[in-house]
Amino acid sequence: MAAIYQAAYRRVSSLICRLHSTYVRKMRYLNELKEDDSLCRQAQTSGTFYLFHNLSPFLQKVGEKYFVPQLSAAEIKRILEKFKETEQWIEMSVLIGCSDEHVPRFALDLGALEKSVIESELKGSFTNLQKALFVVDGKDSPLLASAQSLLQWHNSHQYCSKTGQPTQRNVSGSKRVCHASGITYYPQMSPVIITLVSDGSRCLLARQPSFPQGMYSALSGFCDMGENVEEAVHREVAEEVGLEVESLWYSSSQHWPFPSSCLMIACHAIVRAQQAEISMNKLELEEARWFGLEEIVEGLKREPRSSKQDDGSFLPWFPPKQAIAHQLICEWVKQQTSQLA
Ligand SMILES: NC(=O)C1=CN([C@@H]2O[C@H](COP(=O)(O)OP(=O)(O)OC[C@H]3O[C@@H](n4cnc5c(N)ncnc54)[C@H](O)[C@@H]3O)[C@@H](O)[C@H]2O)C=CC1
Ligand SMILES: [Mg+2]
Repeated sequence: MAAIYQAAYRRVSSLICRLHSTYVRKMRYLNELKEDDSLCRQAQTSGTFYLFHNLSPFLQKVGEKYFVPQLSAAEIKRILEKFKETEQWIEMSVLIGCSDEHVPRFALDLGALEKSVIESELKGSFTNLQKALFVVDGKDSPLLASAQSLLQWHNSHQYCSKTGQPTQRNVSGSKRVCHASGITYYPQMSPVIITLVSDGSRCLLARQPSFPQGMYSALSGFCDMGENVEEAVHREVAEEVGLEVESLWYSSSQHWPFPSSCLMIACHAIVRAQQAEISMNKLELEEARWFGLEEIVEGLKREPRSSKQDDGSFLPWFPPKQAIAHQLICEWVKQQTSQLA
């Protein structure tokens, strides 16, 4: 019996090892592409491309489903020829990843070319990112989000903030340099904490005035300079709803492209049930209130479309599964249900 277990263990270990080495090799290759301009230039000729137009990704619709097509360098050249443009455009692409087989992936923004011509040529449409993220397959949305963020960062870092001189990018697009000052700029993300506050039996959700009607989410806020995650959670909860966090724990994180490249750091926090009276900051929030388990479970089932009632009011609904707020809410439901069992 022990021999059978040992053989099974060896098979599982060797499988993990093989998976691991695929991953390690892929990351090493990507890192080489980032650093080595000539290798990356060569990779552009064999890579695949995600297209954008003024930061809106190109999607194709087949039936009810939306796809994010990967175009070859030859297809890109064909489109550019239509516009009598040279293939030098390809150099404006940014490296966003590669397949397990080391086929590099790039994102390219053709915003200076006529949108409708590309759309009819490639039979699809450039779609606002806010919509695109929620209609494409779950595995594609992080890729679209990071590609768009990197393109957006290049757009807004064309000049050195010290000398005002133009900055030059490397081939992969992983950095920009000002040759006058010697400053190297790297793509930036802003750390944001998102916290689901609970008093043990209820959880606290809030609405910002900009949210769609009926939608409630967990509390969020940008980290201040010098702050750690714990301090940011304590401060944001105090600022926004006037409560003191007693304990907190990390859940997970997510890159979020709105308004521009946030690193969402998601936490659960506990406040004392005896000190759970909300004092809402009206400058930031429109509403903040406690929700019981039943109301949360009902809200999770509700579609935004079905939340409007005959009298014009809206029943609560929560962010979709692509948003980390959704995951926090689901984790809280799990905790509560296991406590009740
Ligand atoms: N993925 C998800 O599940 C969720 C994501 N979010 C994202 O979190 C972000 C931050 O949440 P808020 O509650 O709005 O933050 P917040 O509570 O810190 O308030 C936003 C205000 O903070 C200031 N601010 C400070 N540093 C800033 C920076 N680096 N960039 C922009 N503004 C800065 C601005 O005055 C801004 O109006 C939002 O942009 C939102 O898109 C929010 C909730 C859920
Ligand atoms: Mg906030």
